[in-house]
Formats: sequence, C-alpha cells, structure tokens
Amino acid sequence: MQTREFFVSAPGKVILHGEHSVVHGQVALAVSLNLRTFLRLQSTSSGEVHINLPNIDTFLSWEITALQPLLAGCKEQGGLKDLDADLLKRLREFTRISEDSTDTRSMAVLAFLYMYLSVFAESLASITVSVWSELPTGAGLGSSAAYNVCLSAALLSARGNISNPLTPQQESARWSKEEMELINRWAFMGEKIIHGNPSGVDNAVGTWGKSQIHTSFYLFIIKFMLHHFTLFITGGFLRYHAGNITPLSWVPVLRILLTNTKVPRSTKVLVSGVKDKINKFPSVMKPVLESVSAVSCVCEQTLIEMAERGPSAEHYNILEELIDINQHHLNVMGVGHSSLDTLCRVTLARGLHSKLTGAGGGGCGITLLRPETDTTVIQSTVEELKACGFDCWETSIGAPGVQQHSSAALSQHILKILSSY
Ligand SMILES: Nc1ncnc2c1ncn2[C@@H]1O[C@H](COP(=O)(O)OP(=O)(O)OP(=O)(O)O)[C@@H](O)[C@H]1O
Ligand SMILES: C[C@@](O)(CCO)CC(=O)[O-]
Ligand SMILES: [Mg+2]
Repeated sequence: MQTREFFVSAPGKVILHGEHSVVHGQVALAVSLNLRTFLRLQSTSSGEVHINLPNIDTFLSWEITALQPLLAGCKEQGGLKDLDADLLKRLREFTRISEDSTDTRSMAVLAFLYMYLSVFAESLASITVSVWSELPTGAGLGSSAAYNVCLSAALLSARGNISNPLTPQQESARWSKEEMELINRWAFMGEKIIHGNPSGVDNAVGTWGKSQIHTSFYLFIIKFMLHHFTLFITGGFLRYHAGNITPLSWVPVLRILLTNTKVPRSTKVLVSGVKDKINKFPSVMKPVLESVSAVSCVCEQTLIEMAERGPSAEHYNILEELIDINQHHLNVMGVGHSSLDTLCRVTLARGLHSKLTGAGGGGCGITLLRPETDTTVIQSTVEELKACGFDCWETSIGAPGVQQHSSAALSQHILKILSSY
C-alpha cells in the first residue's frame, strides 16, 4: 500500500446522440457533466475490507481471510480482456447474488469486490472505501461509470499499479495518458458487471472528461475569438466510436436543460432488451442503428459548421430535428417511457425539443435551449416539469475527467460525508 488516505473523483456524462446504437459499433456524441462521484480510500490494519455507499444505503465489510479463498485458481492479474467468469461465479455464490439480479446494491457490491480482488490478488490489503455521488443513481447520467472509474483509479493507485500524482503543493492532479488508459480499462470491467454489455463510452467520458489538451487549446481559441468579438467557446463534446474517444475541436457550447423523470430503470436490462430486438428483427433494427449513427455524424458536422461560420437559427433547427428523429428511433428500439413522452410533449408545447439520454426506460432526458430562448419560457417549462414530479435544471457541461484530490480541494459537505465512516 502506498498511501494511508486519498480522494478521487470522476464526472458523470450526457449522451447527445448515439446511446444503444454505440453498443453495436455505431458513433456516439457525449460530454462530461459537472456532477461528480467522490471516493475516499483509507488503508487500515483491521484485517477487513469495508465499503460504504451512502447513496444506496449500503455499508458492508468482510474479513480478508474470508475473501482469500475466492482467489483460488484465479488467473494472473491483468485479465483485462474479458471478465474472469470463474471469479465472478465464486463471488456470486459468496455474496448470494443470483445471475439475474440487477438490484442497485448487488451490482455495486459485485463490481467493487471483483475489482478489489483482481487488483489486490497478490496480497489482499485492509482498506475502507467510501463513495458518494452528486449524480442520481441509475438515471442515465453515467453514475455506474463514475463509480467504476473512481474505484479503478483508487484501487490501482493504492496497489501501486499507477502513481499517486498529487504533490503536496497541489489540490487536484491527473494521471499520465498511459495510467488513464489503465484506469479506463479496469473501469470497463466494472461496467461489464453492472451493464452486461457496455460500449465503453460512459467510462471513457468519466476517465478523460474535457481533456487537458482541450483546455489549453481552447483557451487559445477563446482568446482569439474574443479578440474578434465572437462570443463563442467550446462545449467539450467527445466522439466515441468502436473504443476510440476523440474530442471535437471547435464546437459551440450548447445550453441544455436536464430532466430526471425519477422513473427507475436498469441499463443492463434495457441494453439486453435492445439486443433481443435486434436478434428478432435484424433487417428492421440494423437500419435504425445506422440511422442513429448518421444522426450523430450530421450533428457533429452541424456543430463544426456552427463553430466555423457562427451559429444561425437554421443550425438550431437542424439540431432540433435531429433530436426528434433520434427520440423516435429510441422509441422504436423499445427504450422509451411514458414519462419521457411527457417530457417531450411539455417542452414541445413551448417550441423546445427533447430526447432521452443514457439508457432510457425512464431516467433522464435532455432539452436543447436555443440562444434566444427566453428565461420566462425556461422558467415556466421547468415549473411544469416539476409539477409532473420531475427534477429539472440547466446543466453546465464539459467537466474534467478522473482526478486525485487533497482533502483541502473538497467541500466541507463532501468531506463530512466521506469521512463519517
Ligand atoms: N453512488 C453510487 N454508489 C453505489 N453504487 C452506485 C453509485 N452510482 C452508481 N452505482 C451503481 O451503478 C448502478 C446504476 O448503473 P446504471 O448503468 O443502471 O445507471 P447509470 O449509469 O446511472 O445510467 P446510464 O448507464 O444510462 O448512464 C447502480 O445500480 C449501482 O449498482
Ligand atoms: C445505453 C448505453 O449506450 C449508454 C448508457 O449510458 C449503454 C452503453 O453504451 O454501454
Ligand atoms: Mg451506467
């Protein structure tokens, strides 16, 4: 063990276009969100492993001697290609979590124990891990990915597989590109446990976020543009395709209203439902997935054009039409929900366009706000959506990816929650 105590955090994400079709190799556009998950790891000498997950009211511990036999016959650490099915089976038996279980607590515990046992296989260490998130759990904003990215970064750092990048002078620090790749790969393993068959977009956004290359490059662009009196900055969008993530340079900030319908759903169940539909009607569903990919590409082109020529009303009309088309496609895939229909209807009554974001089936939706959208219109929309029982707020997008923090960098509120275990 390298450190007695440290803190990490990772952001959630919003998918603009491409959810579900990205699982089947198509293009997605996503952006990190300024809502984060925070983790505190302490090394102890208790001979036990503790996990505290206050968001889901889960506080558990195990004797290391009870966990050790689970590693019998395990492959060498580094099994990053596929999940170790035998270890997962033994873990399910040990925790009495059945194969078809998708409940919140079971998924979180399995992902944690799997990553802990795999990373510390050579010598199980006594640790206490506490995780708390600003993100709603299971609502389409990448809460599972932020959780897995935090676990991955903290466990790998504690084990010494990656560095502890924070220097005494710093409040926050990030890892090297190679280390972030490792964090991302282990987080993907956690996503496999929680999602079943993830595309990797959520953990990639949670790891990389709005990259540093972005920030310095864009500061230059912003200066240039302000000099030319164009009030126009980047939105930090990322393009994800077949395991590769690339920042979209020169795209505008979009104003987005986020609505949480609060209807619970499981990404694992929804992703598997789409797969069943594709298997049942391949000739019907494949063109739908390809069309969603085309929506992502046309959207990307439009954003680039908006940056190059300056945004026009026509650009916003295109973005709105793409949102409508994609929402219809997602309904065809079977991942819509009456609560999301309500969101679309309420916003369209005021000329605003919405779609679900993330896995759908309830959870969150996004509404595009035009630059000229009046504050009174936004306020009345928010009020009506709240009257439907939804949470609704204007987001700030484009946040940094996974980071290590000093305790001084965290707010008293977060520190208090994480330190009370
Ligand atoms: N703060 C947290 N504490 C503990 N477990 C969490 C936390 N956040 C997420 N999880 C785990 O992730 C699961 C939710 O993952 P799921 O993929 O269904 O939703 P999501 O990631 O919020 O949405 P999407 O995948 O559509 O973006 C929870 O059931 C829980 O197991
Ligand atoms: C539904 C999905 O496309 C996005 C969930 O945020 C699943 C995935 O990409 O793994
Ligand atoms: Mg998820």
